[in-house]
Amino acid sequence: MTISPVKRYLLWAKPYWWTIGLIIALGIVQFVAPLSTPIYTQLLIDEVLAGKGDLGLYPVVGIMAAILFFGVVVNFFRHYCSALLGNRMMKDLREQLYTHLQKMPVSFYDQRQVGGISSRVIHDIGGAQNLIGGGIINLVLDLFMVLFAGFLLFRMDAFLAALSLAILPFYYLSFTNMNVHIRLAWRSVHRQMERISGTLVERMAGIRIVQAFNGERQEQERFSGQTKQHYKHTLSAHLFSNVLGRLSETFAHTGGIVIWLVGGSMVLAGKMTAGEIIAFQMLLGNLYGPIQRFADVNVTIQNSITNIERVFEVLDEKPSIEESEDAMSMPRCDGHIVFRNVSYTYSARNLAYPQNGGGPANPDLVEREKAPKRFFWKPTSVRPVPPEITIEERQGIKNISFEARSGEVIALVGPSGAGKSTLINLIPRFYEPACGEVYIDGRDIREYRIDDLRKHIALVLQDNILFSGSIKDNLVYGRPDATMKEVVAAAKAANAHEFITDFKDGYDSIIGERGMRLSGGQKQRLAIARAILKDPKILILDEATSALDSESEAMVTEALERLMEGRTTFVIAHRLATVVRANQILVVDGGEIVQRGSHGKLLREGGLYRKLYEQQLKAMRPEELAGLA
Ligand SMILES: Nc1ncnc2c1ncn2[C@@H]1O[C@H](COP(=O)(O)OP(=O)(O)OP(=O)(O)O)[C@@H](O)[C@H]1O
Repeated sequence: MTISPVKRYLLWAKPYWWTIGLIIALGIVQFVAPLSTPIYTQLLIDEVLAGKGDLGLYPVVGIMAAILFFGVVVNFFRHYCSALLGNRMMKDLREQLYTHLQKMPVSFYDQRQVGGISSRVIHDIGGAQNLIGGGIINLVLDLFMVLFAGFLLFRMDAFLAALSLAILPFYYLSFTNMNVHIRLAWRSVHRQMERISGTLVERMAGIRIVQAFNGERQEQERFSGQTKQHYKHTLSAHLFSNVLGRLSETFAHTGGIVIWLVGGSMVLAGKMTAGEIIAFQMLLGNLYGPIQRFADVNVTIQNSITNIERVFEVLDEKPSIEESEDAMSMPRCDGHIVFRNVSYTYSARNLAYPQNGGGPANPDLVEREKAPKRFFWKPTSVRPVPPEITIEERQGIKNISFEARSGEVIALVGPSGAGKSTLINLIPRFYEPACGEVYIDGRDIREYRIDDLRKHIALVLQDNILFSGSIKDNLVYGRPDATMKEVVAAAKAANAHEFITDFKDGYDSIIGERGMRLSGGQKQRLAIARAILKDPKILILDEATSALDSESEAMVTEALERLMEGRTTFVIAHRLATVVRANQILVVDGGEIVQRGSHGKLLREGGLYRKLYEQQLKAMRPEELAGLA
C-alpha cells in the first residue's frame, strides 16, 4: 500500500517532532492568552465601566496588558523556533537528496536534464519545508483555537454557538472540491518550473552554440512560451485559492450576520446583555478567524504536498548499481582486467506527460492535469498521473571478451557509435553489464566496494571536465591530501607547471566554470596532471581529436605517455602512434569486437581495420606515417 506524501514526510520528520511539539505548545500559549480578552472586555463593559462590582479599572486593564505582552514574548520564541525548524529540515532534506543523487548511476543522468534535477533540489525542497512550518503547525494551532473558542462559545450560549457552526458543512464541501484544483494547478506550476530550469541550464551552458547559430530568437521564443505557461498555471493556482478564500470569508460573514440578527433580537428581548453579545461576537471571531485561515494554510499545504511528491519521486529512484553488503575493499590493484561475454543495452526512458487535447507532447510545456471528477463528496488525494513511459532500447556492446594484462595498453578503434565508450564505461561501473562479467585481478568487479574500485581508476576524457575554483583545487580533486610538492611534481610531469606559474596567482588562479579561462591544451594537461596525482593502476583515455597546435600537441602527447607508464591503459585511440604502439588493438563495430591483435597483424588481415587505417587513422596524423614507415 502506498502511503500519502504527507504521512511519508511526517515520518521522515520524526527527529524533529519534539521541536514541532514545542512550537505548537508555544503557539497554543500565544493564542490562548488573547482569548481571555473578550472575557475581560465583558467585565470592563458590564461591571467596571457600569460601576457595578468591586473590580477597579486599573487591575483589569493591567491584567489585560500583562497577558497581551506575555503573548508578544511567546510569539518571538515561536517564530525563532519555527525558523530554526524550517531551515534545519530544508538543509537536512536537501543534503539527503544530494547524497542520493550522488549515488545515482550515469544512466539516471542520461535521461534527465541537469536543470530539472537542480530545480527539485532547490525549488521543491524550499516548498516542501512549508508543509510543517507554514502548514501543519498552523493547522494544529488553528484547530486548537477553534475547539477552545467553540468550547467558550457553547458555555456562553449553546443555542447561538450551535447556530454559528451551521456553516461548517459548506466549508467542508468547498475545501473538498477546491483542493483538487489547487493541488493540480500547483503540481503543474512546479513541473513547468522544472522544464524552465532544465532548458535554462542547458542553453546557458551552450550559449556559444546558441549565438553562433543565431539561435537567440528561437531560444527567446521557447523561454517566453515556457514562462507564459508557468504564469498561466500560477494564475490558475492563485485563482482557485482566491475563490476558496473568498468562499470561506462569505461563510464567516454570513455566520456573523446571522448571529447579530438572532443575538440582537435576544438582547432586545432582554434575554442577553449587550456585553454578552459583544463578547460572543468577539469570541466568534476567534472561531471563524482560524476557520477562514484554513483556506490560506490549506493552499500552503496543497502546494507543499506537490513539492514533496516531487522530492520523494527522486528519493524513490533506486540506484540501479548497488554495492553488495559484503563488498570487499581493494587496498591494491594490479590492473589485470578480463571481460567475459559482456553485453550492455541502453534503455532510454521516454517520458510523455498527458497533454490536454491529446496533441503530441511538447517537451517545453506542461499541460495542466484535469480533475478526475466534477464534484467530490469526500477529500481525494489526486495522486500524480504517472507519465507514459516508452522504453527505447539501443545495443551498446554485445558479447565482448578480452584480457588486458597489467600495464598493457589496449587501443580501441572503430567507427563512430561502435560501442567504444560503452565498453570503457563498464570498467568503473558507470553502467552495469546486462550479462557477462568484468574481472579485475581475478574477481568480478561487483565484489568490490565501488569507491575502492574507482580509487584505482582515472579518466582523461576529450571533454576535460574541470570545476570552477582554483587550479590546485582541480588538481587535488582525486587526492585531497596531496602535498604541494606532489601537486607540483604532477603538474611538471603533465607539462602544465610552466603555464600554471605564468598566471599571476599560480596554482591559486581561478579557472572559471568548467575551466573556461584556459585553452584546450591547457585544460587537457590539467586533466592529465589530475590523473597523475591520483596515481591509478587503470587508466581510461579518450584521446582528443580536437586540433591542438603542434607545440601544445607535443606537450600533451609527452604528458600522456608519461601518464600511461606502468598502468593498464584503455585508450579510444585517435592517433596512429598510440594505435601502433598498443599491446592489443580491439576493433569494435556494431557493439562487437570484430578484429583483434597488433597493428601489423591487423593490417595484414585486411577487413575493417585496414579500411579504417586507410580512411581514418592514416588521415588523422599523416605526418606520423613517415616515422612509422
Ligand atoms: N546514454 C545513452 N543512451 C542511449 N543510447 C546510447 C547512449 N550512449 C550511447 N548510446 C548508443 O550506444 C551505441 C554505442 O555508443 P558509444 O558511445 O559507445 O559509441 P562510440 O564507439 O564511443 O562512438 P564515438 O566514437 O562516436 O564516440 C550508439 O548507437 C549510441 O547511440
